[in-house]
Amino acid sequence: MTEPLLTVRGLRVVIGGRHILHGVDLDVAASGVTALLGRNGAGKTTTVRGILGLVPRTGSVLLGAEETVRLATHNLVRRGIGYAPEDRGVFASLTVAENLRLAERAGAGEPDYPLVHELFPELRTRARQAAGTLSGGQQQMVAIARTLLNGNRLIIADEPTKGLAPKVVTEVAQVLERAAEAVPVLLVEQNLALVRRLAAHCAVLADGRTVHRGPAAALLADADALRRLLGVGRHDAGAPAEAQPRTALEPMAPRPSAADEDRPAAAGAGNAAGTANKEATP
Ligand SMILES: Nc1ncnc2c1ncn2[C@@H]1O[C@H](COP(=O)(O)OP(=O)(O)OP(=O)(O)O)[C@@H](O)[C@H]1O
Repeated sequence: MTEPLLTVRGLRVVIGGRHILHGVDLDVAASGVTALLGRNGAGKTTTVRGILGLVPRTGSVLLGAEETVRLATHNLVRRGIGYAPEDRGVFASLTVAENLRLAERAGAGEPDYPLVHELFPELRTRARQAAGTLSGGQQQMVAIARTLLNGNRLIIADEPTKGLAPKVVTEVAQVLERAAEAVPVLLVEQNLALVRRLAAHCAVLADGRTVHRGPAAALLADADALRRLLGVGRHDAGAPAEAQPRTALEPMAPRPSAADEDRPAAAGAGNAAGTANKEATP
């Protein structure tokens, strides 16, 4: 990797006296997609929340050359970190246009609607549609588009394919691919097929520590490492979701679930996570 955009070293998080992260090291490349992997509960979301200042943290988080570990979330947002949270944080009762407008940030210059509409023309044609009636993939498009509006330097997407049907996972992959052409992306993901398609670099967490860093393709080709670090074999990485071990990563498209493609977002999506989103998005 050439000079990373984000350099995390020895990131520690303690919540309620419990040590959640014991020293996470992570380099996010200055272009393309860097994947953050790990089994359930490994500390991926907490790492993202630590980077964003949404939980108390120590260690070092360099954005470019600037140390940011003591900055508050709003200052990190101002420095250009966009966040698409796990639940997407889309306001179901508002239109697509209103959801985007909410993400506009004062002082960030003219919102980059030309970029958003160039990447996602559908958001223009669906501008007046209530976001709650969008498919899961389209809602993810809104969530990512919001991070692109304000000229951000980095997008963090937390498990954008979680709970989506296979067809929608493919749509989201395209969304992320397009977004990463414009801005580097840190992608928290359990779907190894998606990681294979999108990510050049990766880091793997286990029990709140980094246990592997390097090129994504090398990890995905290393059956022993996949088994040891993630609990899946190389063949699992291309296997259908039903074939995957329950405790391991989701290697291919996740099973359709309640959050499936045609299901509207929960009314009042602007609750707890939405609030975090409001703090950290765009
Ligand atoms: N606010 C909190 N209070 C107490 N424990 C927490 C809190 N947030 C996270 N944890 C714990 O920290 C560990 C790491 O959680 P985290 O959500 O970061 O993992 P993850 O790798 O993102 O998992 P998943 O893939 O299941 O989303 C888990 O054991 C979780 O229960």
